[in-house]
Amino acid sequence: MTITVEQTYNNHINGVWKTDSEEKKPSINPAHPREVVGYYTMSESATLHEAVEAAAAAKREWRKMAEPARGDILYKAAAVLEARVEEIAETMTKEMGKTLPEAKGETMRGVQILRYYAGEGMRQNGDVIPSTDKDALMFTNRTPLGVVGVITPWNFPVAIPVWKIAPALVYGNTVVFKPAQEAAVTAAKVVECLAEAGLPEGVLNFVTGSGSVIGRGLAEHPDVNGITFTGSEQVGRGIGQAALARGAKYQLEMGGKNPVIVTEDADLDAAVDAVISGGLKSTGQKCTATSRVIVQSGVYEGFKEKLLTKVKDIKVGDGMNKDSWMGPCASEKQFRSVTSYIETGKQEGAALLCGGETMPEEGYYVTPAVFDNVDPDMTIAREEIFGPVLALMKVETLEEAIETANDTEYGLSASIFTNNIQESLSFMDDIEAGLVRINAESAGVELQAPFGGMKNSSSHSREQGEAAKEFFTSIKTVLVK
Ligand SMILES: NC(=O)C1=CN([C@@H]2O[C@H](COP(=O)(O)OP(=O)(O)OC[C@H]3O[C@@H](n4cnc5c(N)ncnc54)[C@H](OP(=O)(O)O)[C@@H]3O)[C@@H](O)[C@H]2O)C=CC1
Ligand SMILES: CCCCCC(=O)O
Repeated sequence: MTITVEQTYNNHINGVWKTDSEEKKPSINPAHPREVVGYYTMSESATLHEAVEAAAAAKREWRKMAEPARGDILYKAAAVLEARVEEIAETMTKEMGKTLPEAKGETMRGVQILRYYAGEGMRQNGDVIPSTDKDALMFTNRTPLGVVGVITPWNFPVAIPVWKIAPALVYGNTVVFKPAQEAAVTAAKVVECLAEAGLPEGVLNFVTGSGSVIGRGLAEHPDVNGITFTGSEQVGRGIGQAALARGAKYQLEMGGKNPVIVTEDADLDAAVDAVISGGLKSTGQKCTATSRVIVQSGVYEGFKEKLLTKVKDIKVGDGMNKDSWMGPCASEKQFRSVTSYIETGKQEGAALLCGGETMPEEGYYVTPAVFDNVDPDMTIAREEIFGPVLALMKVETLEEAIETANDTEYGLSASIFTNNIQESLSFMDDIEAGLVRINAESAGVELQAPFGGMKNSSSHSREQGEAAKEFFTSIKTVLVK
């Protein structure tokens, strides 16, 4: 395997892009599995330790920097990232399959997130609280955690790392960042933008490698004060247990099995468009993606017919091709997982109405699949598939619909389509989800609002917007006499 220097993306530790002798691994294009997008380092534990020590050494000076000055660096990073949107979006599409328009939109979202948190550098971070002692002044002040480990998945390779790293930095933490292997090259380019903006040495460190070595190492490292993770429930639980065992703060955003309820009062065309967008954009690889479609019997057949007509029209292909509406699964591992779930759905008696076809000779493509007659206890109704698979479920009443929607271990996002205000209010009140959407798709969260789930979708903190401050800082209550 001849590795060219320009294709190699190294770790970034203490302000230096490290050239090292550690093993390099190719990141491949899921639309053309013989194409190498770039090579990244399969780092060893010693490298992680070096990165954590650099972050620990930098934390005091970074904490002492004026918060507006920290914000200014994020404004510069936003400008650098914006100047590279086309290049980084293309890298994202080639590395994990998301269509180019989606990749550009996500990269611009990263720019906006950087600007949002840059502005946080000028906003208040405490309150004056009246003391019972008339001669005393009591107020709160926030202080950073110290060194924060950032562990991210492959499905939003710019937005998720940025919505963790930007608040971590502006609130005064130093960072060690470990991206998913399937998105290591895209992640390296995001770090390039932040480094170019002028972060002091050791403030942001970047280490690629396997989750079981680098990710686990971050969760267990005694000098890492906080861990923010987004990924699968299984991995998240392990990280949370490791952090808890040593008293570190942790934040976990995990899986989803997101429902859309379509009532007899729904605009069926709007509901169809939202289910397609929410369930199939990004090849269904969003934690907020629609996977269960719960339809009242009176409109079930009409909705199903409209849905199938549009789903069958979806163009699947290389995300770089402007005619492609949906790209491939992000990796061979994801492709095998999705096709396995489709087989399980058929074996358990659900009716595959369309889709599920593959073109393995070309790439990790799966045509969007729609299952009918799905029972709540079928595997495809209970487990997160993280692919282009929709499960149609029929109910008689709104109460039954909400009960079915809540019948899951997850609670991330949930939508309802109805023009009946009472149904909307009942849904808003009774649905067990962190993201509640009325006449809107289950995906498409906004950066300025709290983001996170209930039940097994989350460790119950919230990311994004002002909510991020709660995780990345600790509150000091100060009394002065
Ligand atoms: N709730 C939310 O906001 C979101 C949730 N997700 C969830 O993420 C999953 C898909 O993303 P995916 O990347 O496959 O998720 P994974 O959980 O497999 O991986 C997420 C990250 O954790 C790392 N990791 C793997 N094993 C360990 C370990 N033992 N200790 C520490 N870190 C580890 C991975 O590294 P490596 O790449 O080396 O394996 C990767 O960087 C889906 O379940 C989806 O629901 C995705 C996006 C958003
Ligand atoms: C981590 C998942 C992000 C979801 C982004 C969206 O729904 O647009």
